Amino acid sequence: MDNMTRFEFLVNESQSRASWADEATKGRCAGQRNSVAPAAWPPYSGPLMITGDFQTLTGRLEELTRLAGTPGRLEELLTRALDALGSTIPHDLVALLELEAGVLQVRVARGPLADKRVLSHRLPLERHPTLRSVLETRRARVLEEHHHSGDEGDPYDGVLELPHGHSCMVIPVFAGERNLGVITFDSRTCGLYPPELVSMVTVYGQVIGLAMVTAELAGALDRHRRRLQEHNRLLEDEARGGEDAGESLARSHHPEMRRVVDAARQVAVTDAPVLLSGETGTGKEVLARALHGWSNRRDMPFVKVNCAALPAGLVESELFGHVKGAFSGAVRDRPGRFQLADGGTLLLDEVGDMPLEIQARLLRVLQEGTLQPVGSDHTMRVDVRVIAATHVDLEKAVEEGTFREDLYYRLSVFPLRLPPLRERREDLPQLAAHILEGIQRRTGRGPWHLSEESLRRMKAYEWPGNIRELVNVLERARILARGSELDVELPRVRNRPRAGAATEGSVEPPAGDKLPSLVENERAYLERLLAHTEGRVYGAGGAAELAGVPPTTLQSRLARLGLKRKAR
Ligand SMILES: Nc1ncnc2c1ncn2[C@@H]1O[C@H](COP(=O)(O)OP(=O)(O)OP(=O)(O)O)[C@@H](O)[C@H]1O
Repeated sequence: MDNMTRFEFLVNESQSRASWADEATKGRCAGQRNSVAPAAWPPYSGPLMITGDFQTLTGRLEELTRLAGTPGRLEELLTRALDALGSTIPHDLVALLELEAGVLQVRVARGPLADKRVLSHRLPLERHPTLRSVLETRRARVLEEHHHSGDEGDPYDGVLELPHGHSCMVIPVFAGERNLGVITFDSRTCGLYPPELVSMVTVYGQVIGLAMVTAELAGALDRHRRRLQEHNRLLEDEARGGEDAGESLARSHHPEMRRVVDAARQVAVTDAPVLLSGETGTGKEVLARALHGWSNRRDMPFVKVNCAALPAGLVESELFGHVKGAFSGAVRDRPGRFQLADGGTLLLDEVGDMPLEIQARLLRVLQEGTLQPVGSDHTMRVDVRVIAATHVDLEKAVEEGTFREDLYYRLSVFPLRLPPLRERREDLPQLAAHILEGIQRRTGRGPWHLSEESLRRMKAYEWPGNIRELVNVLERARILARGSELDVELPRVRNRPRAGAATEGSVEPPAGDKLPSLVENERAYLERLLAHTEGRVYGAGGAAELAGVPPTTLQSRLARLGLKRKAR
């Protein structure tokens, strides 16, 4: 080995700071004459002389750099980093303290003095100005006895009894602008860390800082990747759900449903607008997706917009897009749903809730096939097949003046009405089996089947929330199931009145012989529902779940009827 590259830090009596020790109270540093280390300390076997060669130090640095570039668990990485450092620099304790909100907290500790108390040690920077200055100056330094003797004390006071004059070195850990923490080296031997070594180890702190940032970024990337994977899985499920539901639509045993599906298949291959009507949860969106899948546009986008859930001021921009600067907050050009659906299909869900002035613009787009993004002087051509869906009676809305007649005729070129589930009970077994297969695919659990008793109860039930309610009921049953047989529970409050009889949860006609209107019925049902859930709309057992509609739909209906949910 080349002698020029060797170094040697000899720790002898003249260099030692043993004279600082208060022999009467604390004992001296180990390795010195008359050492009186407490009996609890492990036997000390560290060298009094640090010898080595720069090749070894460079090797350590290379090892740390390699670690810094290897994403892995931070704890493991820091442990390996401290071991690599500790194998070069003698110590009784080497610890990495991470800085968080002004407090240094021991994250990893190695060496004979590293015990549980050390691992839970915390040091508020405001009480340790010396440590703070190490971070501020970003230079490693030796802490000498006068640093410990004032109010500040030794960093490990209270958890370790280190002798006066022991060796203590602090290395700042940082990366870029960020101060991440410190590494402390402590040894009960005096004068172990000479200035030459201290100036060399600063760079180790930097490399460990980089390792910490790399691990943090890798962790964030990993979380992001998992979120994306999850999102992808949901999208795939949703897409597959469309195809599968298309299949399940085709398997219906109900004559009216079969007629609807046959007609839908025929119209799918044209570009004619289709108007889907039916109670909430009857599968209008599912049929719209199936229509898209059966059409020649199947490889182009299917885009959905829920007209009831759009904030009033944003409907226009959501549908037709906007240009940069069109309004405050429009920081760049943004395409609307029409542009996103170009070449494909656009589902205008809850079209009956669209504001009148937007209806006029929509009509123009449908007639001319061109649109103008908000704030733009230019018109652009789009090729979009429109499917509209509604659970309200649009003809009545036209009569009441809330829906434009010309738009109604434009949209209802090909109307299809989906029957409610209570009118197609013969489809319950195949629908339930199809939904359960979907849940099995999504969760990797199952298979499940329905008990005889469950099927009997389901066939007797009124299903006010239609297929959405069926999905919720099955989801709940499979969560509670102990084996493969499902026992469904159906809420009593939801049953509809049979002719001439008011059941629990039904809405009784007002006094006199006049029957309540649909709106009166809806209002009474919603008031009762909110009273039942104490105003809670969201979550398990909330009004939206009980009604079998999405919370946003319920919110918009409550707003339309001027009903307020109670503050929680
Ligand atoms: N034929 C079917 N097979 C399996 N699941 C279905 C079927 N039809 C509907 N569903 C499921 O029922 C739920 C409601 O369906 P969808 O959203 O299409 O109803 P909707 O009539 O559009 O409701 P809303 O009027 O509230 O928008 C969804 O979870 C859907 O996957």
